Amino acid sequence: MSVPNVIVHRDAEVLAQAVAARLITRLADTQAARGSAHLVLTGGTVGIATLAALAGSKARDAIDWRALDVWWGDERFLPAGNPERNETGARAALLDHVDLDPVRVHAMPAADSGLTAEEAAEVYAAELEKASRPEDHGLVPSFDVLLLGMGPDSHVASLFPGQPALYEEERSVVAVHGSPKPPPTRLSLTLPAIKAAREVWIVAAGAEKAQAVHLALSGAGPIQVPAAGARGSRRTLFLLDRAAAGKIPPGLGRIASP
Ligand SMILES: O=C(O)[C@H](O)[C@@H](O)[C@H](O)[C@H](O)COP(=O)(O)O
Repeated sequence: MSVPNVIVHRDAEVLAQAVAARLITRLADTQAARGSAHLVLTGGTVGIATLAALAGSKARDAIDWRALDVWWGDERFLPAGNPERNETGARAALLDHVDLDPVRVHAMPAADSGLTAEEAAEVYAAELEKASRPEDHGLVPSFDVLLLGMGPDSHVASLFPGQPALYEEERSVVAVHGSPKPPPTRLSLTLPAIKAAREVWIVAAGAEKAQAVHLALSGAGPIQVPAAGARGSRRTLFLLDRAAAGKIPPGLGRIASP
């Protein structure tokens, strides 16, 4: 499990642009090396702002969109097309504006699919397993970049402090009920699935996230501080604006923007 690196940007706008630029470089390099890439998206305002910045970048087509597999780290269990679904936000911000192979866009099942949330979690877990290769040694592909937003309570994906989903050690996807962040029913990758990613990037902006960032970087346990358990196998980045970095120990963050 990788030790986190912290990179601090001036504000939320620069953060979104910088994460988009970082994504372009990372995905293009990965595709140059291996011919394809797996990217996991997150919901939330910072996650979607990053996708919008990527859509607006003149360099975006350095990514071979036809050779990109897009997954989600979590989803609100709502009917297809509902504006609150993470997929809906991602399509509006980016996915509907680039030439992706539709077969390689792996949305989590919607609430009007005829599946219960538990069945939907099983369906998505099966899709992940089908995409994993022998060299991945597990139930999910070795995601090249897994994006995570983070709540003020340090939740990531739909893994909320103290909830049963955090204790899951076998399954890759679970149904979440009683989410403190509406809507109450969600689907989420589990920590084992998140930790299968080569790189985990936690993107957070705003002073309300500063305490969660401090806890996530201070050796706290993942049950009470889920972001503390979100680590990539090769690299973990905390990509923050100055406000969200306001409580990290001095010297830990590298200010990337003047
Ligand atoms: O479905 C969701 O809501 C997200 O996946 C969630 O994990 C989000 O990323 C965080 O709550 C941060 O959201 P903000 O960036 O809007 O604070």
